[in-house]
Amino acid sequence: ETNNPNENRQTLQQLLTHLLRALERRDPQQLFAWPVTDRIAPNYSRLISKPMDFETIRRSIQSDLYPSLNAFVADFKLMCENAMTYNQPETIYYKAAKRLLHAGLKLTGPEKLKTLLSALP
Ligand SMILES: COc1ccc(C(=O)NC2CCC2)cc1-c1cc(C(C)=O)n2cccnc12
Repeated sequence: ETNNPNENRQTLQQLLTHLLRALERRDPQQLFAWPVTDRIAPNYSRLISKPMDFETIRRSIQSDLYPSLNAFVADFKLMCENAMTYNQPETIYYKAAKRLLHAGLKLTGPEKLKTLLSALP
C-alpha cells in the first residue's frame, strides 16, 4: 500500500491480470472465453440479464473499471452463476461453471491471497 494512488492502481491491475490468467487456465475448452451468443445458446440474452465472460473481464481490468479485488470477484462469480442459471445441471457448461467457481473462490480466498500479496513489490 503506497500513498501514490497511481502505483496502487497498477499493482491492483497486475494482481487482477495474474488472477484472470490463473482462472482462464481452468477453462481449457474456452467455454467462458467470449460472450455467449443467442446463436449458440437460444434465448440467452432474454434469460441472462447481465452476461459476463473472461474477455469482458480483461477489458474491464484494462479500462480500470475494478476499484477493488471484490469487484473483480463479483464479475467472475456472475459469469459462473449465469452458466448455472441458463444451463441444466447435467450439461458440460453447468459442471464447468461449478468447478470454475470453486477453483476461483479458492484462488481469491484469504489464505491464497496472503501468499500472493506477500510476493508483491
Ligand atoms: C463462448 O461460449 C461458448 C464457446 C464455445 C463453445 C463450444 O466450443 N462448445 C462445444 C464444446 C461442446 C460443444 C460453447 C460455448 C458456450 C458457453 C456457454 C455458457 C458459458 O453458458 N454455453 C451455453 C450453451 C451453449 N454453448 C455455450
